Amino acid sequence: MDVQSLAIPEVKLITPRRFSDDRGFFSETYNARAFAQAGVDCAFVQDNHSYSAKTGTVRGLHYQAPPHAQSKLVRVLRGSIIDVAVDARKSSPTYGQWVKAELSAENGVQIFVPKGFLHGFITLEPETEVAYKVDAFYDGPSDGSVKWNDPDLGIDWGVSDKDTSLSDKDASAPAWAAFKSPY
Ligand SMILES: Cc1cn([C@H]2C[C@H](O)[C@@H](COP(=O)(O)OP(=O)(O)O[C@H]3O[C@H](C)C(=O)[C@H](O)[C@H]3O)O2)c(=O)[nH]c1=O
Repeated sequence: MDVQSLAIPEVKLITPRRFSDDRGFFSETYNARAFAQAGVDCAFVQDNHSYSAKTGTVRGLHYQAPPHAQSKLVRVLRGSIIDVAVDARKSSPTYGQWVKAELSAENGVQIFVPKGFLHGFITLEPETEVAYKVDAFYDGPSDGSVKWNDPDLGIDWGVSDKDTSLSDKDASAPAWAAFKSPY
């Protein structure tokens, strides 16, 4: 299993080993002991799965406020995404900074996004399916969002923000300047 820390080191990329043969491959996509040794030591309580029909579908930037803050372990089952994490921890030296990674069914790369980060992705292909584990249950009232293409954050999504599909919630998400981090 390969583990890399991104420029904000608490955000990690984990690529589990694939055992390939003439049938295809087998991979342990999550193993509590191996992931804990890699620094991902969470008691995950919920699995999520989202399907996005179109290229350019944006989901995010989202967070859940404490005490419902979530760490997330994200992977792509079909298609590909650019996945982004934004440091929203007020005391962090990297507050307001972001990291990104391309996750795909082909590369098998997973991203670990700890509590205290905004999370979002944009799909690079139609019919993209994303599965992720979270270590706190969904709590709608503590769910919040920040504008995905906010100019102050200046996230380089690597794709044009034309022809994107967003939920109404994301299309009207507040600006970073108006965001009061709960972390
Ligand atoms: C997240 C979630 C949502 N829901 C319900 C609430 C809504 O009625 C419906 C769609 O939710 P939403 O539009 O928030 O789904 P996404 O836009 O994919 O949100 C997710 O996108 C980004 C990438 C994230 O990191 C979060 O996990 C999550 O916010 O599912 C649930 O019942 N349980 C849940 O855990």
